[in-house]
Amino acid sequence: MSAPQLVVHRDKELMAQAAAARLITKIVDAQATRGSASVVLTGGRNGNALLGALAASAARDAIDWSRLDLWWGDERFLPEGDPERNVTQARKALLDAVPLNPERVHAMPASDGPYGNDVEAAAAAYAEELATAARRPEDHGPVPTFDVLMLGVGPDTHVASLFPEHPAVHETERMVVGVHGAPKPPPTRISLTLPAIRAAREVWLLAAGEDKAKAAALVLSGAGEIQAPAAGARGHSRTLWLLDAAAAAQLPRALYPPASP
Ligand SMILES: O=C1O[C@H](COP(=O)(O)O)[C@@H](O)[C@H](O)[C@H]1O
Repeated sequence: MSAPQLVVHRDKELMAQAAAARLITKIVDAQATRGSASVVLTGGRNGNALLGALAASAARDAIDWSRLDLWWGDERFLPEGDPERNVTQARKALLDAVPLNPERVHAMPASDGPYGNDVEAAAAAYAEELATAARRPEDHGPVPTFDVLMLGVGPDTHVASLFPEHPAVHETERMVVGVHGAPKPPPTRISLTLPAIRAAREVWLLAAGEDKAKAAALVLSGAGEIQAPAAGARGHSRTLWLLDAAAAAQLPRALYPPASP
């Protein structure tokens, strides 16, 4: 697993634009090298800001949107189209504006979908969908080797729907779990687990805003993954923290990288 690297931007708007530019390049490179790209999206303010910046970028046309698989790190288990669902927000920010292949947009099930209100069945079905996709030469386990997996870091250090000390953060076998009683609404969610997250080539953790400063400092100072789930989110080639100055404000000086634009 790779050690975290940090890039600190001046403010959250610039961070979103720079991260969007970085993502465009990654996708174009993966498509040139392997024919297609796979990206795991995150919900939350920073993830949606990145998608909005990507939508506004002229360089988005460099991506072959028909050769891109999109997955989600977590989902709020609500009815289809609910404005709080991560996929609904992603569609509004970007996905409705680009020519994706709908068969390659792997949204997590909704609470009024084929599995009804059974979040465990919905999680198992998503695990099955991942396993079916993980049959390319570059895949080595029950989930695809994602090119980039993005995670918003919550003020409590949660990533995806893995909350501190919750049962889901202890999971070592299953790739996708149903989450009950999440401290952040809604209480019922679906989440990739840490082993699934660690299958990614690159994991990007997004933290912008002063409410993320304590979380970033705690995780990057060596907290354990049970108390601080973001600490367990590592990519096997790269683990990249993308921060703004406000989120980086409480980092120990030894960790603070040379000034970034
Ligand atoms: O509920 C969620 O929150 C986190 C972080 O959101 P933020 O608004 O504090 O940036 C997000 O990563 C996760 O996908 C989402 O379901």
